[in-house]
Amino acid sequence: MVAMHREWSPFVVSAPGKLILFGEHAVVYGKAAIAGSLDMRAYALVTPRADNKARMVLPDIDVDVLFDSHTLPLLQSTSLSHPSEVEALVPDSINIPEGPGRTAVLTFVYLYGCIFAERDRNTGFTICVRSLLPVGAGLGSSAAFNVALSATLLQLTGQLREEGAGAGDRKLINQWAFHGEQVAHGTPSGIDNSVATYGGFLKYVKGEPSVNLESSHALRVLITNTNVPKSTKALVAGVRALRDQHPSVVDGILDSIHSISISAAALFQSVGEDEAYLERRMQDIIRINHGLLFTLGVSHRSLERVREITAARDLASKLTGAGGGGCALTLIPGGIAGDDVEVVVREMESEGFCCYQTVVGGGGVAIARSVDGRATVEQWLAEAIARHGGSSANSDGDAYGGAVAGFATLPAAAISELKPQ
Ligand SMILES: Nc1ncnc2c1ncn2[C@@H]1O[C@H](COP(=O)(O)OP(=O)(O)O)[C@@H](O)[C@H]1O
Ligand SMILES: C[C@@](O)(CCOP(=O)(O)O)CC(=O)O
Ligand SMILES: [Mg+2]
Repeated sequence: MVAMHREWSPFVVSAPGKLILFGEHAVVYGKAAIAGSLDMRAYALVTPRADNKARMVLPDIDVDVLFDSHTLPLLQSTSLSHPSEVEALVPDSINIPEGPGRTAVLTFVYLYGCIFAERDRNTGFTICVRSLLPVGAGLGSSAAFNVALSATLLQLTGQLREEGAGAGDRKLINQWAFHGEQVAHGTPSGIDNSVATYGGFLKYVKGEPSVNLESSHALRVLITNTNVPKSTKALVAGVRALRDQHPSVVDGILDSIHSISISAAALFQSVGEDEAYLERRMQDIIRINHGLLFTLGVSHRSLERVREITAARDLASKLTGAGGGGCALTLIPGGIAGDDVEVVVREMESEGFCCYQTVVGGGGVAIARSVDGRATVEQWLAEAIARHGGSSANSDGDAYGGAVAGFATLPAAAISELKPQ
């Protein structure tokens, strides 16, 4: 049987995770924060289907759902009072999974319903997302997922004007990804989806459009995940309670954090300065920012351990995100030997932490029909499967089912070869 496909070829959408460099918590009170994109990304392989259905495969979180497009609700701005209420609209035929898959399925239903809306629902497709970002560690895995999903749906409905999701399309992608974040978190600040869309370094103030710092400096950092679970909501509430008790004291700290973000923005934008000088100034403000967050009560003994281990080698660290566990960042100066970084990594691992060496400030969302210099996505995939292994067992019956199975089972090392496409 020859499968009939609509006239489009498979493509890959990718979007980065985020790292808050300065300004967490203060950003909740209208102060500036600085965040940058990570070189760890989420990648969506999107392939046509002949049966006009919509399939979402999320191997990292064990989700594989097949939607009959016509049973998905068609959403308008008035359908719900808030995106987080989407659950009631999920078709009865769909089993909503527990855990992280739950949010992903609800987000899909919401974004599909809004973005396809009255458009041609006969565009059958499979989206398979693989991510190099740890889930729920404060590195913006949800935003990378939401940006990749929004860009995919906008591309499929012909709403993107430029090939590859160019500058003119990013505002729209970002807006839908923000709604996706609302499904999961209710009231996100918007910083994560902005970084995942635009990439680079952003200065972010709540309620204002983010400012791309157009920096030519890429920062090398070591991210240490303490693996201590944290609740952003509880930590934000803790700072609020402290501020209620000591308004002028806490406002003074928040103002200092704001000044740090402004200084950081100036450092990122500086031209002609010696890199070593910039790194030293950056290390100063990293240390000060961490100290201020500590005084707000959002550090944790695991995060203090990261700070001690790195301080013993003259490296500066701070918690990133909400704190109370989660991740810390350490600036890796240009002059440091790789072996010295390895020693630090081993020490962190002996504490039960895990580390990611990464570069901050790379590209935002991208859509590619050819990857890694190959003529087509399928060609890259076939070679990657041959090199790294992976299953092409087609349990779907769709012409691209084997390709999807291959992408779903590739080892992370093969996915990381994709880099920002
Ligand atoms: N690899 C992935 N595949 C599919 N969905 C993902 C993936 N990573 C994250 N998500 C989505 O993001 C949610 C986690 O987001 P969140 O709790 O905000 O953590 P984070 O701090 O990593 O953004 C998951 O429940 C899921 O909906
Ligand atoms: C504490 C805060 O500033 C950042 C929280 O970051 P995360 O949830 O750890 O990624 C809260 C916010 O900006 O909404
Ligand atoms: Mg998130």
